[in-house]
Amino acid sequence: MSSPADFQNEIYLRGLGDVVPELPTDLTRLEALAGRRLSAAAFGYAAGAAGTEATARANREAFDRWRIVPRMLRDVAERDLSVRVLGTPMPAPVALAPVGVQSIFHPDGERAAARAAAAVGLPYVLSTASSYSIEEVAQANGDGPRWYQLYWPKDRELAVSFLERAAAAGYTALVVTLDTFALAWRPRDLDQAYLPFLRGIGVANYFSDPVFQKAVGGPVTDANRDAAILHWAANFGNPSLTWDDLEFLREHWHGPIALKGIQHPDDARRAVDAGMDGVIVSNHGGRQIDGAVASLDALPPVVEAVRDQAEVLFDSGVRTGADIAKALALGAQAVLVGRSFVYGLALGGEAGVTHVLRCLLAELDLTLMLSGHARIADLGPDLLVGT
Ligand SMILES: Cc1cc2nc3c(=O)[nH]c(=O)nc-3n(C[C@H](O)[C@H](O)[C@H](O)COP(=O)(O)O)c2cc1C
Ligand SMILES: CCCCCCC(=O)C(=O)O
Repeated sequence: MSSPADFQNEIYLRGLGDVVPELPTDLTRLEALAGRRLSAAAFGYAAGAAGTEATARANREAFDRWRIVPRMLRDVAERDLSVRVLGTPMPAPVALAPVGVQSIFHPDGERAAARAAAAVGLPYVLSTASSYSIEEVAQANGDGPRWYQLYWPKDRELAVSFLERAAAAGYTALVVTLDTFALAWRPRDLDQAYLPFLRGIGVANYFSDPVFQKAVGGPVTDANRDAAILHWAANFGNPSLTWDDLEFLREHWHGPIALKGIQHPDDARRAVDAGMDGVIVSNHGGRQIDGAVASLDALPPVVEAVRDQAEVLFDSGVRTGADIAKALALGAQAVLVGRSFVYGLALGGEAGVTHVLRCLLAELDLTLMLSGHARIADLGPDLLVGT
C-alpha cells in the first residue's frame, strides 16, 4: 500500500514524473532548508539582496496584493500550457533565470540545472558568470532549449567572442542584463567578505576564452591567476553603455534578443525602437537597488507600453505556480525563476531542480484549471482583483 505522500504525489503530480519526496512541495519552504544545508557565505549570496532587502520583500508583497477570482463551468478538462517565446517552443511559460556561480550551491552547478531544465523541456538561461563554460553547459543541456545571458564586458572583442561561442554551442536567444554592470551594496556579502569571483568561481567563460587569454598573456595558470582575476574585475561591466550601443548586439547576434532589467515603460519603448525582440521586467530579485519598485508593480505599465511590439518576460519574486499565473494575467508572456531553482539545486542537485520545476508546473496547471482557464493565452487581468 502506498504511503500518504506517495498518494499525494500520484494524485497531484500525475504525469509529471518523479518529485523528491524529502523536499517540500510548498516551495516557499525551500529557502529555510537551503539555509541549513549551505555554508553561511553561499546561502547569504543566494538569499541576500541589496541594502535593507526592502525590494526583495516588496517583490513578494506585490504578489500577495493580487488575488485570483476563479470562474466556474468553463470546460477545463483539457489544458494547454504551451507557448512560444523568443522563438522557442516551450511546454509552459517558464524559464530558469540566469544565475551565476552555481557551483557554490552544488558541485555540478549549472550542468545539473541545465540537465534538469532539459528533462522538463524549459529553457535554461546560462549566465556569463557561470562556474562551467558555455560549451560544458551546452553539452549537459543536450537537446534542451537554451538561451545565453550576456554580461557585456568593456572589451568588445571579448563580447563578440562570447556571442560567437554561444551561437556555436546552440544557444538560440540572447538575454542582455542591463542592471548589473556593477555589483550593488549587498550587506550579507559585505559582512562575510564574500565575492565568489575573487576566489576564481564564476569566471569559467572568461578563463576559457581565447580573447581573454590573449589579454592576460596566455592560458590562466597559478602564475597569472591573480592578474586574470583583476583583469576580470576591471572588464566585467561597462557603466558607459547607452542605447546607441545596442546596434552592436544586432550586428553580432542573429537570433532573438531580450533586455533584462527593464522597469520603466519608456525604457521598454526604447528597446522596441532599438529593434529588440523582448524585455524582461526584473529588478534582479531585489539584488541591485534597495527601494526599487517591486517587479510585479513595474509589469503592467511596461506591458501597456510595448504590447504587440515586443515580448514581455518577467522575474523577481516568483515562488509558486499561482505567482506565475498572476504575472501572466498581468501581461507577461513567460516568467523566469531564480532562487527557487537555486534552492532546489542546493538541496538535491539535478533532482532537486527537477522537483522545483515540476512542482511549479503542476501548481500552475491546477491554478489554471481551478480558476476556469484552459489555455495560457486565456489568462488576462480579469483573473485578478487588487487588494
Ligand atoms: C545567486 C544569484 C545569482 C544571480 N546571477 C545572475 C546572473 O549571473 N545574471 C543575471 O542576469 N541575473 C542573475 N541573477 C538574477 C536572476 O536572473 C533573477 O533576476 C532573479 O533571481 C529573480 O528573482 P528571484 O530570485 O526572486 O526569482 C542572480 C540571482 C541570484 C539569486
Ligand atoms: C561583479 C558582479 C557579478 C554579478 C554576477 C552575478 C549576479 O548577477 C548576482 O546577482 O549575483
